[in-house]
Amino acid sequence: MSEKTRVAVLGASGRMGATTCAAVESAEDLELAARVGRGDDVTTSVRESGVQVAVDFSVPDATEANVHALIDAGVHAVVGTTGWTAASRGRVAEHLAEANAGREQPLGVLIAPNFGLSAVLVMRFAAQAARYFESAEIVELHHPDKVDAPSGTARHTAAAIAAARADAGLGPMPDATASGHDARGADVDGVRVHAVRLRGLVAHEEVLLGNPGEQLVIRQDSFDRVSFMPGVLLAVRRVPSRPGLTVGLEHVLDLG
Ligand SMILES: NC(=O)C1=CN([C@@H]2O[C@H](COP(=O)(O)OP(=O)(O)OC[C@H]3O[C@@H](n4cnc5c(N)ncnc54)[C@H](OP(=O)(O)O)[C@@H]3O)[C@@H](O)[C@H]2O)C=CC1
Ligand SMILES: O=C(O)C1=N[C@H](C(=O)O)C[C@H](O)C1
Repeated sequence: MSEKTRVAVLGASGRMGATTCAAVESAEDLELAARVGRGDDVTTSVRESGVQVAVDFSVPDATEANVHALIDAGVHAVVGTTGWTAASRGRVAEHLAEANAGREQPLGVLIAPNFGLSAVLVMRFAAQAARYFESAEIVELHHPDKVDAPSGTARHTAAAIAAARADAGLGPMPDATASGHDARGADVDGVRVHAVRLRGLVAHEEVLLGNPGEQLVIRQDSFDRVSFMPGVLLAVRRVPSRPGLTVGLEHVLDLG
């Protein structure tokens, strides 16, 4: 039997971290080697436990520093935490390029705004549909303990819709709003995003696309955090053979 991959979970006592620890523990080919939380030294934790792949479900303020520490420690990273920007992703790509120069087994970092298959497919379908509709808006709905808004998934969806519209030569969406702009949601790359926070919800997204006389609604619901686990485990297994930075689970699912 081949050796198990040794995995660390950062943010291990959080909602996603705890679910990920349980998923890793039940996977026959993986071993949970370290649980890392706020205040723990990432480098020491992963080095002392011989970790090969780390999963980060911490907080937006900490995730970039965690990833740089993992690269310095020679550990592959799978990142689900939100808060990433083009600039922070660029710094990670640069750090990886430097670290991988001369490494026999180059390191990989995979950042995914959403590991749920239904969410990955919503993003893909929305990007496909966007070129055919005058209007597109996003409603993301989450549990009220979420610290960031709009969600990372909604930001990624908006960026994909905006890119598809630009490719198709579509201009700004029709909107005659002259007052009460706050009620129109956030403007993410020219796409309006509305964030609902409601007790009882987990993670949900709806993309509304409109044309004269018709509407397309694309919706996904994560009712339970276990919905993210097949995607997380797939990323853990694949990241060692994806050197450099990968953004989005779609690339691992061959949808990229
Ligand atoms: N990509 C995806 O599919 C998904 C992504 N997410 C994202 O994952 C992130 C975590 O979500 P969730 O689990 O709900 O949040 P939680 O608040 O439940 O968990 C975050 C955990 O991170 C810990 N933490 C804080 N600082 C650090 C640090 N420097 N290093 C390591 N751990 C730290 C916190 O500890 P303490 O409590 O002591 O502060 C807490 O235990 C969010 O950004 C969320 O949007 C969520 C679901 C799916
Ligand atoms: O905080 C959450 O819960 C989630 N965060 C991610 C996001 O912001 O997109 C993924 C999913 O929506 C759940």
